[in-house]
Amino acid sequence: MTPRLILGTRASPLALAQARQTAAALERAHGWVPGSVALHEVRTTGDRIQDRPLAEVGGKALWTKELDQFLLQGATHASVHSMKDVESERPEALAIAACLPRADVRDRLIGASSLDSISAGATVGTSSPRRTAQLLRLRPDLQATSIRGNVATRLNRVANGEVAATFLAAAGLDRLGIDEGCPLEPAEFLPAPGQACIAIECRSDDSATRALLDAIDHRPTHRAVSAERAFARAVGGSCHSPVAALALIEGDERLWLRAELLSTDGADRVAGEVRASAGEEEAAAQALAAELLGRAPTSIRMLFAGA
Ligand SMILES: NCc1[nH]cc(CCC(=O)O)c1CC(=O)O
Repeated sequence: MTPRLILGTRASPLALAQARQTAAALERAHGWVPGSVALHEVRTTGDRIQDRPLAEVGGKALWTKELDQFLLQGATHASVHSMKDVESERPEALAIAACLPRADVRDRLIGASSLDSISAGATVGTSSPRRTAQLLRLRPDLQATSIRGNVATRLNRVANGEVAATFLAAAGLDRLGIDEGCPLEPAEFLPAPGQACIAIECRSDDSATRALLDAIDHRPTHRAVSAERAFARAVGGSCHSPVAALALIEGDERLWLRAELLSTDGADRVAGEVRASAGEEEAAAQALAAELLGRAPTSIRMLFAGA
């Protein structure tokens, strides 16, 4: 059967689960028989480099570059991404055409029932500057050590005692059917911009694919993550910059954006929030970014470029 649509995806178990979910949503929305949407597995730089923290590897687009190449060459119609892993600045030639309904936005703590109950001085595995800073802010006695690898690998590192605990996104665990860990509420542990959102990107000039993807776009999710990404763009961080942002659409359709910036060691933190009506989200996100950078100490401001 000639596929109606070819989706580019990374080949990790989580990426494949997300790509299958996207394919099924498209087949359902368009009344296509199962199998009409094909997957094209792509190995990215981020997948290839497993022995170093990615913040150290540097460079942008570690999870997207190779997927973008297939897309721009016309080998695929669209790429399926974890929105969290997509840089906030994207090439003009590409457009985020759809977001699937957002899953559980929280991080889960694996290996302990709460942050307070981790043994004093213990080592927690995470390679995320955000999670490291948020952890050390609340528990400065702990050690953070970098761990890489897919979800199963990270769970194993806790199970075999290499680290006392780690963090994983609830969304990823749920998509893999893994019922582990204790959720951390956003008020205490604000997630990454775009967390728990599956984003589908295509060529900006491919109006046929854009129309097909529009049918599965979940507008409230798209609106929320766009605001989070506008904030991330405006603060101008890199992969070293501890930044968290979460937007929710409230009952009155207004958007509520919370965000925080931290110093690397979590000793300093600036946090704030803003509400915005439809059409005002981007300006509100930029204003919040300017406000937080304006009152951030040097330890934070030096990690961001948007001041
Ligand atoms: N950085 C890897 C990554 N990218 C997206 C998810 C989880 C799924 C999501 O947030 O949509 C994960 C794993 C994790 O942080 O636990």
